[in-house]
Amino acid sequence: MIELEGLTKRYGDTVAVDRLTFTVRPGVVTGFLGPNGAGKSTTMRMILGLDHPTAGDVRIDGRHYDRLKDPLTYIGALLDAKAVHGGRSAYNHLLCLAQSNGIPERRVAEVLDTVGLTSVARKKAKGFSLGMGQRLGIAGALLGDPRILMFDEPVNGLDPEGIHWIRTLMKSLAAQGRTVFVSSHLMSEMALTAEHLVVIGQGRLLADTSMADFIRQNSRSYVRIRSPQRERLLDVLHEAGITAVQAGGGALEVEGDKAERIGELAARSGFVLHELSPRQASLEEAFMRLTADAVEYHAHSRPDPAPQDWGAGWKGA
Ligand SMILES: Nc1ncnc2c1ncn2[C@@H]1O[C@H](COP(=O)(O)OP(=O)(O)OP(=O)(O)O)[C@@H](O)[C@H]1O
Repeated sequence: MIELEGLTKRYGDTVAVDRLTFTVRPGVVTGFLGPNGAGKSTTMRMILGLDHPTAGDVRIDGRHYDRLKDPLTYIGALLDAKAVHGGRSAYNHLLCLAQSNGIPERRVAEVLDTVGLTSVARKKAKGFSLGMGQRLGIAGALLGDPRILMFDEPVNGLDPEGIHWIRTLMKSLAAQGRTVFVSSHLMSEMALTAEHLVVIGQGRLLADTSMADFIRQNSRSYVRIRSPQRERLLDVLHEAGITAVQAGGGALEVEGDKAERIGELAARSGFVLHELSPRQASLEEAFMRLTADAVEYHAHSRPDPAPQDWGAGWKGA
């Protein structure tokens, strides 16, 4: 478990992390999201004792990082895959880490095998591709068989097979009851990997919730309908107090989670439906809506209006 309480970091006038309070729990993958400059890396560095908080506190299973004996056996982290002595082989890099943390040498071969680097174990890390470097960093995190794992952008530079591998690895680590805390800018990947989300913007906590609730609360859900008896269906929906609007391709759209009700009304009236599909916006859309005001550098076009403004502005495609 990782517990943050009022965690704050200032660099001069910049408040990088602003009174963050949340707990990362074991047994699920927790995604850590925020726009560029939101304070994710600074938060992770403070968790690992690499940066000192200006105020507040962070504990690893109840203790400060610098009070942990052989810290790699409590928490393993990948922060910067390039932070490897390039002149050392993958094997020797991991061996040094193992020896300085009271970890038996046999773990080196085990984790190299887990991350798929056994065949290049004796090669110097400076010749590694970005993806191989990420795998080596992950091997380092796993070395002490820790109960807590933290990864900053772990899929950076990985090909689709590597991304799939990381997803499976993280889920299996969480399924073993470990605490897994991971940041990523790849929303589609995060949506598949994380069950819980912590979202920050400008250093502040914006959300600490399950993935499902996050998407539900920060995006619109609607039902798309197509019927050859569209006009008559519109009348029946109207009589039932359901507002439908015209969408592209001759379809209708109804705001909210009303697919079952619409299906029942259509059946009762004997209407043929060619489509009745509940739709939910993606994690990416939900994230953009929530963090629209917390983005440090905006391009010219802004994301869609916030969910509460959506009804008024929405007239259908
Ligand atoms: N050593 C430092 N000195 C001064 N300012 C810093 C330092 N480290 C981070 N910052 C500032 O703190 C804020 C948070 O940065 P941080 O790197 O933690 O964000 P992030 O969420 O990890 O961003 P990204 O997604 O771009 O990696 C930014 O405004 C950044 O410029």
